[in-house]
Amino acid sequence: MSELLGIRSSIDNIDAALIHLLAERFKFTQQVGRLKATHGLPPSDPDRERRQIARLRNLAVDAHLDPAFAEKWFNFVVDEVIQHHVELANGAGAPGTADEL
Ligand SMILES: O=C(O)C(=O)C[C@]1(C(=O)O)C=C[C@@H](O)C=C1
Repeated sequence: MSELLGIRSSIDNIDAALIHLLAERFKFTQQVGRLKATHGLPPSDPDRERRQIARLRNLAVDAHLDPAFAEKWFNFVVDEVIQHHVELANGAGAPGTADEL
């Protein structure tokens, strides 16, 4: 089944790209978390989340991706980000980062 192997190889590349993109995203959200902690801002920003969800749902429709899945993915990631923000505000490093070492 060389066709299956070829397709899986492309899936492997896409999964690797997604991990790198997520790592980059978390680097930036850590910067946001540090700024929020320094300035005493709340960890979550529901207005920003609402705007981003609307934007991502539109992008998903254009890309023929289920918009409900796009929203679920975003909420999953943002829940983790908010957890990191809370830990930074409490003076702890975020889990799984160099801060923890
Ligand atoms: O933009 C912010 O204020 C963030 O903290 C980042 C982020 C996100 O990961 O997109 C996370 C939490 C907020 O509720 C909104 C957005």
